[in-house]
Amino acid sequence: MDQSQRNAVIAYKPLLRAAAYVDGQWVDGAAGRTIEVTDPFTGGLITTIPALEQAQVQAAIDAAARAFPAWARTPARERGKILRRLLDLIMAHRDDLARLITLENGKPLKEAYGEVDYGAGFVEVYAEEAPRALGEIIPAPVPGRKLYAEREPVGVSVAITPWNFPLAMLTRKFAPALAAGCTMVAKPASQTPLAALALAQLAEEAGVPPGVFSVVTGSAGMIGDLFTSSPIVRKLSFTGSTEVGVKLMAACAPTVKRLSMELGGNAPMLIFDDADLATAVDAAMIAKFRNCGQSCIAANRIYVQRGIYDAFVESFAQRVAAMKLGDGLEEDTDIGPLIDAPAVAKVNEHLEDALSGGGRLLVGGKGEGRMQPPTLVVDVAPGALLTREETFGPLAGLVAFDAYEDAIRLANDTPFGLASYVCSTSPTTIAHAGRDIESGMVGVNTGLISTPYAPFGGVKLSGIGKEGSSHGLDEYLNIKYVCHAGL
Ligand SMILES: NC(=O)C1=CN([C@@H]2O[C@H](COP(=O)(O)OP(=O)(O)OC[C@H]3O[C@@H](n4cnc5c(N)ncnc54)[C@H](OP(=O)(O)O)[C@@H]3O)[C@@H](O)[C@H]2O)C=CC1
Ligand SMILES: O=C(O)[C@H](O)CS(=O)(=O)O
Repeated sequence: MDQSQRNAVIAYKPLLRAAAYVDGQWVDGAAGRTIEVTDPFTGGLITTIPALEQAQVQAAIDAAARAFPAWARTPARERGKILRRLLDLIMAHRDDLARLITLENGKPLKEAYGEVDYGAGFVEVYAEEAPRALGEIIPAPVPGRKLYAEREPVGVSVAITPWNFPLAMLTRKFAPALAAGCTMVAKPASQTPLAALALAQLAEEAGVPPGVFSVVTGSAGMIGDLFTSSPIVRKLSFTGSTEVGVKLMAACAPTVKRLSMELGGNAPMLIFDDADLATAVDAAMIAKFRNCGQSCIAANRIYVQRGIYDAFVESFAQRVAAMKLGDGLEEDTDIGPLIDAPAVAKVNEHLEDALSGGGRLLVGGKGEGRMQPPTLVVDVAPGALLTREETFGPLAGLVAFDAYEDAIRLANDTPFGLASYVCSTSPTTIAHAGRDIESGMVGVNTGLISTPYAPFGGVKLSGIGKEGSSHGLDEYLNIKYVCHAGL
């Protein structure tokens, strides 16, 4: 589409709010400071958002504390009904939310629609889970006593979210927090705040009371310091790099906060000789290129057993070459711009390293600006940079392996353990690999494992805690044991 057509598509943005949301009010920065939000495809300005001052962020935390008692005492079914109303509002605004996500993140519109549905799924799950924070009656060990355990909301929570799924990574925290009876102050990534601010507007419309949910924007360091040091904040949930996650964990230690950490990954994909070729290619395409490869569960390294290697290379190369790089707003775009030029530079670094180590470039190549073509390198050396660090882009590197034991050794040779993928038709291979691979999640004969109905999360340096499913509610609940004697 030409610029005028593109401008017409993005002109209608009813949910675009160029303000932060604090204690039920839309506010500017007290000192008038702002942050630019740009369109990764054109580099042009979409809007500016406030850079809040410290006192404004503190006001959001204080408002969350004031709102907590009444929100915690709100019947869980009522909290669930409010989340259900929010779900209906999200789906009623599906088109506008998807356009906002593509505009600020760059991902193809069809993936942005997928993210809206995925993000809405967390609101649906926790609308249902809200009244299921059940307790227990414990048989008393001695006469005259009644023992019971009940699950209570942790209190004031904060969330810090990344740019790669600007809506879903927030609803994955916001929905269980509010369902459990917690209040929440969220800080979205500065590059992609608009979906979070749109969520705040819809939450307000759905009846979430002032102070229960605020969205603050501004200096990550200042906001992070306030979030981690405040004794009022009892829970911090973070999705982002392990480097930042470790800093946040350490900063939370003095106030002993509850923590949920969804951090970096380095997912291996193991394709065995007995895999169904079409299934393996489909799985690799999704696991590698979903979200333009900007996902912590992306197949960061693809290990292919020698018996199927040549057939897989031929079929996979055809599929990669058929992908379209372009404007995320174009319906037939498969790979949009990456979030920024440094992201492309990182992909180029991994590409050059793979080639210098003996890899062969079959599709794509070096990217420029924010545009990185879908790229395939084969015969990559086992120790290449792309097998050790998150590429976070549309670069697929294939490494050949011989025996099952070699595949498991290579897969586990990383300090990370978020997701992994196994393609095989052997029940024994699948069972053994599912047991032997050190990761929080395993995809078998699929590259798409993300769903709000299952526990998402990693081990080792990939984090702690689970998001999604009933397990995600426990992250925002404490268990209180009551021993009632003299009966
Ligand atoms: N697990 C995941 O889903 C994701 C992992 N990543 C990993 O992180 C790498 C870099 O991406 P990036 O977005 O920079 O990830 P970061 O971890 O740097 O940022 C994620 C979030 O943390 C905030 N943040 C950054 N530094 C601090 C701090 N000191 N205190 C409080 N909050 C902070 C950011 O705010 P701000 O935007 O204002 O800087 C953003 O909201 C990627 O290459 C990838 O490896 C990235 C995104 C998602
Ligand atoms: O599918 C998801 O939930 C995303 O991949 C999450 S993340 O790990 O990329 O942030």
